[in-house]
Amino acid sequence: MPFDAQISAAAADRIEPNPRPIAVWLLAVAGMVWVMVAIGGATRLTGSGLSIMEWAPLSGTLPPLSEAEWRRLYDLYRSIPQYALVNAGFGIEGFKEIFWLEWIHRFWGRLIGLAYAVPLAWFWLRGRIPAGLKPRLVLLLLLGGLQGAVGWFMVASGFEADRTAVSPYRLVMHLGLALVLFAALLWTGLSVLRPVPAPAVPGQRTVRRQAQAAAWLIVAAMLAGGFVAGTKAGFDYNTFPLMAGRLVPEGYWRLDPAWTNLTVNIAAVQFNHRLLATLATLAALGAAFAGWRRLPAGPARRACLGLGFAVCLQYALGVATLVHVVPVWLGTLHQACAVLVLAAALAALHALRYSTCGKSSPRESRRGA
Ligand code: HEM
Repeated sequence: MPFDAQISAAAADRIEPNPRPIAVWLLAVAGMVWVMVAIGGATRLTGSGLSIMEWAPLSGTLPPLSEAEWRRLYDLYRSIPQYALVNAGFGIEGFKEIFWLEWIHRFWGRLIGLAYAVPLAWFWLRGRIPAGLKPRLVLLLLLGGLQGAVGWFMVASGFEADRTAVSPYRLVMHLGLALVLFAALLWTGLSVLRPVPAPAVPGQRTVRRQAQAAAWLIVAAMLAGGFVAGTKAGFDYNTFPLMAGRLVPEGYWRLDPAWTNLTVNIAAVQFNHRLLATLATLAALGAAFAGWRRLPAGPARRACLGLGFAVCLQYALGVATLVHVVPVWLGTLHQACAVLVLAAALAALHALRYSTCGKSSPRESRRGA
């Protein structure tokens, strides 16, 4: 039986205890993932990401506690190209400055692991988790572990000869998996809180289709944004709306093979992000307008308006980040606000779920779950 239907059936039989604590736990962990994405942005933008050259999930929990340990880590860092090409001679004090953000990023990741695994074990042992939810929660635990490994896979690419930054492909992989984790935690938490969708009101299907289109465009804009960050494309063409005086920049499709334009050609990478962001914003505004016109006052209507607002805020932050040539605080805010936009899109889609009759059919529950 699908998870939403499982929860409602269990609740009806009075064998399901209050699911609220489980929802609160999942939403709180989603909030921690959000903070993690923001810390990740600051880590990247301050050039801190390559400062710890070891992956030690347990022993790396503590920062260096002696001068000898600081010296050992500094000597390791001095062996990579980033030190020679970017930070040569900045001394152990300079090293300590870039060390701390990377250490906090990893420490926060460990805290998320604990904040997820300990309540999971507690709820599980006390029989509080509905059977239909268990596989999903285990999958989320595995995805969290995988994200740690992908993070290291990304960092390791920055140690290769002649590189001073990580591979853009691996950066997008790491960002994308963080967004998948966030989305799955949020959606599951919302579904625990509100397992049974209400019957559709007139116009709801149309609004939902528009919100779905906006959500897919937002995902595309975010992945394109990952390539802007990964190739440092935000440090070029710092004007808006024109790029070097043109709407479509010169050399947009100059690389061969053609697909590499999408990932390494700075002009195309930045233009594609602008284009997808503009389409996503128009689609979200369309969904917000349709929700406002067609839906009665209530959570679904508010969620649609919230989506329109979040996307406009993100668009403005993107333009500000670009024209100010990516200051750390604006870049970090733009990265964090991307997660707000995703959250708003998911909240709208969740609020717009519907059933064709009073109770949800298994097919709809499956679609909504
Ligand atoms: C729907 C609207 C938008 C969304 C969802 C979005 C999302 C993103 C995401 C997810 C990133 C990557 C962050 C990272 O991995 O570090 C990014 C980077 C970036 N975006 Fe956007 N963006 C939007 C609009 C815009 C607009 C309109 C502009 C400018 C015209 C812009 C300029 C940038 C720049 C310059 C970066 C690179 C910043 C850096 O290096 O940290 N964005 N965006």
